[in-house]
Amino acid sequence: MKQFLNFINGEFVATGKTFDKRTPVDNRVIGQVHEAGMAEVDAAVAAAHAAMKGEWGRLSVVRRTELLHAVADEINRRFDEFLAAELADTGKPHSLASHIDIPRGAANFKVFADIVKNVPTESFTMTTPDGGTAVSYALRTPLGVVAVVCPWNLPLLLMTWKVGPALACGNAVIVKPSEETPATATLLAEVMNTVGIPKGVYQVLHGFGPGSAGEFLTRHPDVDGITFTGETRTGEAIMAAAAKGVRPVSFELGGKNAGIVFADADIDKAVAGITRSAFENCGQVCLGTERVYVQRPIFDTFVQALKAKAEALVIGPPDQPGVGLGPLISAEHKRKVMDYYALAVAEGATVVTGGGAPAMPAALADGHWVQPTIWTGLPESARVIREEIFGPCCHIAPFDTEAEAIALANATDYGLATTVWTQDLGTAHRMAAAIEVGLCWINSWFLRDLRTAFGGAKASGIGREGGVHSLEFYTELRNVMIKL
Ligand SMILES: NC(=O)C1=CN([C@@H]2O[C@H](COP(=O)(O)OP(=O)(O)OC[C@H]3O[C@@H](n4cnc5c(N)ncnc54)[C@H](O)[C@@H]3O)[C@@H](O)[C@H]2O)C=CC1
Ligand SMILES: O=C(O)/C=C/C=C(\O)C(=O)O
Repeated sequence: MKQFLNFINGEFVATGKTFDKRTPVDNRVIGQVHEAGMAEVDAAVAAAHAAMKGEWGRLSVVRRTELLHAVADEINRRFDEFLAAELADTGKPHSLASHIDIPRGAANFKVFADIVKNVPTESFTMTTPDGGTAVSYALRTPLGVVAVVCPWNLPLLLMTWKVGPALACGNAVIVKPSEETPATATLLAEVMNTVGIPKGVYQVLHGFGPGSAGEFLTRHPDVDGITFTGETRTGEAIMAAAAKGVRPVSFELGGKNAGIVFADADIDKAVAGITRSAFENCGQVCLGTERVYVQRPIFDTFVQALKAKAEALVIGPPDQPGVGLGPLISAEHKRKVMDYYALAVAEGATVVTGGGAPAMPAALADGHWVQPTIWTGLPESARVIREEIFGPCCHIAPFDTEAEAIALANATDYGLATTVWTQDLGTAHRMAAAIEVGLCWINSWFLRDLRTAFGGAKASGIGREGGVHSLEFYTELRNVMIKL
């Protein structure tokens, strides 16, 4: 049986306490995960500080960024192993993980290495009160030991999205992968040793949140900052932990994102786009669209077209040809999504398609499969429209005017992303300015340029990462003033 060990100070470390890792495809146990306790957290934090004071802290930016390029190259060299590990942990389609998760996992190291090497800091010259001159400039120093707490939906991609810039800026990281997806963070530890990243710079602690590695790590007084992607309520708990010692946090949290389709949109492109934004990764993407608003003249046509797309999705395991929809991550998450499917009916929804679990072959019957689901007819007050479900489902409602679409999109506590479909440039610009989100896609969805700011407004997050914005969190900015 595969053993997922912690990685502390350059060594793989077993603990006396393990839990099962099951694959979502058929619920078989595929590994034992070694849960880190307080002793392992203490050891990792001490090793991280030692690394910062040692060789890693003294490394030139050039050498540090060369090492990060080597990490990316080594991930690419072991691409098939990373892919197999991610597929076993998540059950997502091969086509998705091979095009998005693993390539982005590698790219996150190269992009931020290059950004750190090339971004200047500010400098000013001024006249002093005595008529002399002073020059000031900014220095960026690492934040220190950074806890990286990760979710299970895009495990390698979202973890390296934080580890890449954190290491590029000279920090040491301690990663707490989701208990559901321990594999790729552990595999990355092998890569770190192979390319010669000094011990203590990248460490992995497995376990759960409350009462386990997640809580112990984020409460640890010697952790200098915490970066987290996951549920908004977990963000609240981590923020409370970080308050002690006034430690900075960077959060990318949940969403209840609106997709808006105007009557002038290219309907085929809009339907294809919303098919992706509602159902990709079995709806387990925080950027996904669970509320769709369609302008009334094309409402019926759009609903029928999206229904046809949903029903054409092939549900199955990662390596099945043509598969478009994998399982949900866990039995617990399937229960949550199925509860929402039942709630939608109780709240009075019309089920356009789906609403249940598909019949699967006997070998897959214990997997966490659900049908892609579309509802219409709910009032905006329905819980299914207000709460993040994180499954392959959406509600579609009609709207008449641009002002109404804006009001509907903004009537949520969340503010992560939106996708707007229109061929009118004026409409596109006005919507982009009016919708309260961190990310606004026009005639596209999940189209990413890693140099741009990424994050959520309102209850969807704190701060932005991406490009130079990552440097704002992963470094301290020091101003140096020199009187000449
Ligand atoms: N990106 C997103 O927006 C994501 C949203 N979700 C949503 O969250 C729901 C719950 O999924 P979970 O995996 O349980 O998400 P979660 O937010 O509870 O867990 C994410 C990470 O935080 C850790 N964690 C949990 N509680 C913690 C605490 N008190 N202190 C420190 N670390 C803690 C977990 O062990 C995991 O590594 C899902 O059903 C889904 O709706 C889940 C994953 C990603
Ligand atoms: O960084 C990206 O490109 C993707 C981010 C997606 C999430 O944060 C998510 O689904 O949780």
